Amino acid sequence: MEAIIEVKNLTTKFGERIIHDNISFKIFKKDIFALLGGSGSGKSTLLNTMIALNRPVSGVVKILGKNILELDPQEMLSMQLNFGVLFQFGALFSSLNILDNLTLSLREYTILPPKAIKDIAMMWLNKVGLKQEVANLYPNELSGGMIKRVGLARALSLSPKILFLDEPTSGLDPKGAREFDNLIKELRDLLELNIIMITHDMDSVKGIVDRMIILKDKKIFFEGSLKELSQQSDSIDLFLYQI
Ligand SMILES: Nc1ncnc2c1ncn2[C@@H]1O[C@H](COP(=O)(O)OP(=O)(O)OP(=O)(O)O)[C@@H](O)[C@H]1O
Repeated sequence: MEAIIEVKNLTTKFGERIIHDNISFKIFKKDIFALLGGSGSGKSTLLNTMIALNRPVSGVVKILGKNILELDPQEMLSMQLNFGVLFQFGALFSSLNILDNLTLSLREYTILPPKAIKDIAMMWLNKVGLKQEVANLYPNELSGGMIKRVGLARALSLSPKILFLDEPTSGLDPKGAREFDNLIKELRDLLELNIIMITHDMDSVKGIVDRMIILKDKKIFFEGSLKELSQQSDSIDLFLYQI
């Protein structure tokens, strides 16, 4: 199996405080991969390290065959264009309507004419299951589930190869959460995306996650599939809800 991301001997620190102590793991092509662990176990720090927003003390973070810690600024920019990120609260600009939120990156990073940019934004709106009328609304006129979908459309706007999702189902009711899970899976299948997500939602883990790591005490406590985890733990539910 081909690894799309390979983290080797990674150590991260804030000041003198070690967050990850020499951890290694692999994310394989097209897997929906979850970063799990209790509060403060270092999930966000790890995600930020993978998207180069946090610099580790040592180690290798190989993404699409390149160690991102060795890239010059221009190479890093090209690498980051392969990433789409959905932040936990959608991170939309409240003063811009949905269309302008969706076209922001396209206007900044492409030289496409305005009509093509609008068409691409509308295509993504459609792909995440929202009606075209939503384009003219402002973020405060949308439900939590709609904001997540717009955030997802924005993360996809530059056609990334790798999608990072921070707590994609948090704040959604159970029905909305399962609908969002289904959307993530559909998009993975349709677009052959690689998806890495932080989650506390065990129904998502059971429903759509292929492989995962569980962070604990600065180390990787478990790496593998849910099936492999269940072979190690008798009461998997109890175990997962305790992390
Ligand atoms: N910028 C920072 N400066 C100093 N310490 C930080 C910084 N960011 C995170 N930390 C600390 O690093 C540790 C790991 O934080 P992180 O946010 O990565 O954990 P997490 O697993 O994502 O937690 P949660 O599930 O609560 O969001 C925490 O103890 C946190 O206080």
